[in-house]
Amino acid sequence: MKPRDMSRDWIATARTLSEALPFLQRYDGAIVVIKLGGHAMGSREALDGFARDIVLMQQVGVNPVIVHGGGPMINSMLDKLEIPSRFIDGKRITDAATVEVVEMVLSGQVNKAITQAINGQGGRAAGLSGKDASLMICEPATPELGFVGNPVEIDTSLLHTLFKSDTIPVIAPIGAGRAGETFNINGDTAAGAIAGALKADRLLLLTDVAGVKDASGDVLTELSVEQIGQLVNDGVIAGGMIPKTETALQAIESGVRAAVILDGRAPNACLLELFTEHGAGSIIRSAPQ
Ligand SMILES: Nc1ncnc2c1ncn2[C@@H]1O[C@H](COP(=O)(O)OP(=O)(O)O)[C@@H](O)[C@H]1O
Ligand SMILES: CC(=O)N[C@@H](CCC(=O)OP(=O)(O)O)C(=O)O
Repeated sequence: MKPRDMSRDWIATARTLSEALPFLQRYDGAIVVIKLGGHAMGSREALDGFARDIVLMQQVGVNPVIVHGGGPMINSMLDKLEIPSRFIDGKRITDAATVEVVEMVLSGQVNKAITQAINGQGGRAAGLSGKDASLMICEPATPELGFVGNPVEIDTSLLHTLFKSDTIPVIAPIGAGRAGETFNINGDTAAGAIAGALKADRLLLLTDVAGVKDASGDVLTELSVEQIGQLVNDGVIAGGMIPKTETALQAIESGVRAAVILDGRAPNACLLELFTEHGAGSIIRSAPQ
């Protein structure tokens, strides 16, 4: 029997659920690609909270796809191995020794931690990388970045099979080259490419800031393509935010309806964005909806 605890406002809880109905209907059957950045993963508690939201999302009919990063975890392993690392515009210069470490950390450590956290909340997650079922075939991004790849062929057939069996794909941003190479893909780039190939309804880029900020540090809740170009030119969008905004634009060009950059450390960030009137972070839309 349920305890009749009157110390909480249960009526408000019931109202919140009721108010979510139009959003639940809107996203029934939708594909939502969620990029979980290394900085957004934070604590064990934060990861479990994220996993719970993903399981809830799937329970109400959404097909979530997780693409993760793990930059801080790669940095820490490279430090231990005394391998120095540098970035150009938010992308890691990746030589042969570095790409081995990147694959080990992303596919071995980070991917399995997220998969386990989702399964621990009663979901059914399967960990993959771009190498599985030729999910992401890459070509080198630019020569100065070494083994950094851009996905040029995406095979989403395995993802559709997983959706049919209510399994949540958790994807590490590692790609295969046509000559048998391993490529390090920026997590945002990988998420955008997968969202584009799936023509996802939403791409959520979870990071460690409330959204894209203007020169005075205020979060821009709605961003146009032109505004992004201007902010990058002015140096207001810098570092790791460059691949994120680039990704949002490319995803929209490929047919994703909207991309949102939001704070993954905030409690229930994904639910707030999808299932409430409030929304969260900075949204970049394809066209007025
Ligand atoms: N205009 C901007 N608005 C918000 N964050 C920005 C901006 N320009 C640069 N950044 C930086 O981008 C970071 C997010 O990118 P990154 O560290 O790569 O995140 P993640 O690990 O989540 O992918 C923020 O923590 C912030 O320091
Ligand atoms: C090419 C490139 O930069 N790859 C990234 C892959 C991980 C990543 O994207 O992690 P975050 O999302 O946590 O930043 C890297 O080596 O750090």
